Order: sequence, then structure tokens, then C-alpha cells
Amino acid sequence: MEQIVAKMTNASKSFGKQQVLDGITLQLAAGTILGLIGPSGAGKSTTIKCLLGIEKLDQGVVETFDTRMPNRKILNRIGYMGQSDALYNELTGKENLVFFGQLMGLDTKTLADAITKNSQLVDLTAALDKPVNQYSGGMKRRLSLAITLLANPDLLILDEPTVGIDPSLRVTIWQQLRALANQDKGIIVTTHVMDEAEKCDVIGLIIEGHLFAYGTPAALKEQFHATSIEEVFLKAEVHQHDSI
Ligand SMILES: Nc1ncnc2c1ncn2[C@@H]1O[C@H](COP(=O)(O)OP(=O)(O)OP(=O)(O)O)[C@@H](O)[C@H]1O
Repeated sequence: MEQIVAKMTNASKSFGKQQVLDGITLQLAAGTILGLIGPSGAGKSTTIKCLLGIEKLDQGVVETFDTRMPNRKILNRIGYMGQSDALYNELTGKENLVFFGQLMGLDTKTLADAITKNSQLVDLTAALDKPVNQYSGGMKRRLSLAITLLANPDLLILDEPTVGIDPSLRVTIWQQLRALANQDKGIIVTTHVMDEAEKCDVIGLIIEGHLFAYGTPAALKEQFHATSIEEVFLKAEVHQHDSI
């Protein structure tokens, strides 16, 4: 039976008078990648912040690893990479990796191995001794991703992980995400890149706080009579505006 790693049921959330999430229900199975797509401001980041317990739902339930969130004990099984890079700019890339790895409680040997492996993955090995304030935006993004992967979490939640990363490295990173999924990790990714969405097992299309469409890329293309997820996205936006 498939193991459900994260589950959100009937989630609603407002900021002041603005309803940002309206009755969102979705789930993530171990070994799969769920991609959240939608226009800017649709509610993707808020959805994942609610999954993590960083934001509190007004209504609905979130469970990860069969535990109702928020729950601190579960957090060490989750790797989260937000949209802004929370890095120490005065420290080098390596010092950042060591600092965050120690915070995660990794022992010296495990941490050293994880730093070697994940720095290679994001192609930062040669830049590890530079201070982060000399990094480009894409390099900071890659360092954040390496930090997120250090503790080998069972659930990865990545908010636009490939922004500022060039196409060839994007391909490598997606190959690695697929390899992690093949090791039974659950992965949630938000993206504005539609060919990345095509690589997901399941896509959730969020428009104005509603889960407007949800299913495999093939199912969504069939539902919208589209040949690509980009076309699904464009048609869905038109549908949404017609229905207002
Ligand atoms: N802490 C907050 N306080 C007030 N409003 C917020 C807060 N966080 C998000 N919002 C609003 O909620 C809406 C959804 O934001 P969210 O960041 O979830 O969108 P998104 O789909 O991730 O957008 P993007 O693709 O641009 O990252 C937006 O209108 C945003 O301005």
C-alpha cells in the first residue's frame, strides 16, 4: 500500500480580509513528486507554509507522517527550502553547510560526507571557501538546496528551488530529485517553469486559493485538451476568469 507522507484536507486560510486558501485538499505519497503551479500570488507558498506549520490554517487539517501538524518532532524529517535564502553572508559556503548541519544534529563524519556529496550535486565544490556575499543569486539558491538535503530528509518541501539556476544544472537537479523520490522520499516543489511541472508525478494547479486542477500531467492534459502543461495553465486561467 502506498504510504502517504503529507496530507492537507480542506485547508482554508485568510490574511486579514483576503482569503488566500479556500478548501484545498491534496496528498503526497512516498516516492513521488508533487508540483504546485499557479499564477503569482495564487497561494502556493502559503500552501507549503501551512503544510510545514509555519502558517496556521483557519480551517482544515495537515498531517505529515500520520502526525497532525504543527509538530516540532516531525520537523527533523522535513527539509524545507523557502523562497528567500536564509544564509550567513559573511561566512563561506562550507561554513554555512557546517553550521546548519550541526544545527540538524549531524555527527562530524556524516556531515563531512553529506557536504561532499551535496556540494557536488549542486556544483559548488569549487566555491565552498568563498564568502557567500560573493556568490551570485543562483549560487545562493544552490547552496540553500545543498543545506536542505544535508540531513537526508524523508519529506522535501522546496519553494522554487531552481530560480536563477542555469538550464544544464536544472536538469541535474531534477535528475537528483527523481533519484531521491526513487529512494521513497516524498517531494513537494513549487515552480513557474512548466517543463519542470511536466517532470512531476502529480500536479496541483492553484488559482486564487482554489485547487483548480489536480492529477498526473497526462490526466491534466487530457482534461484540458492540451498538449503541454503550459497550455493547461493558460486554459485554466481563462476558465477561472470566465467563471468569476
Ligand atoms: N504573511 C502574509 N500576510 C499577508 N498577506 C500574505 C502573507 N503571505 C502571503 N500573503 C498574500 O497571500 C497571497 C498568496 O501568496 P503566496 O506567497 O502563497 O503566493 P504564491 O502562489 O506562492 O506566489 P508566487 O508564485 O509569487 O511566489 C498573496 O496575495 C500574498 O500577497
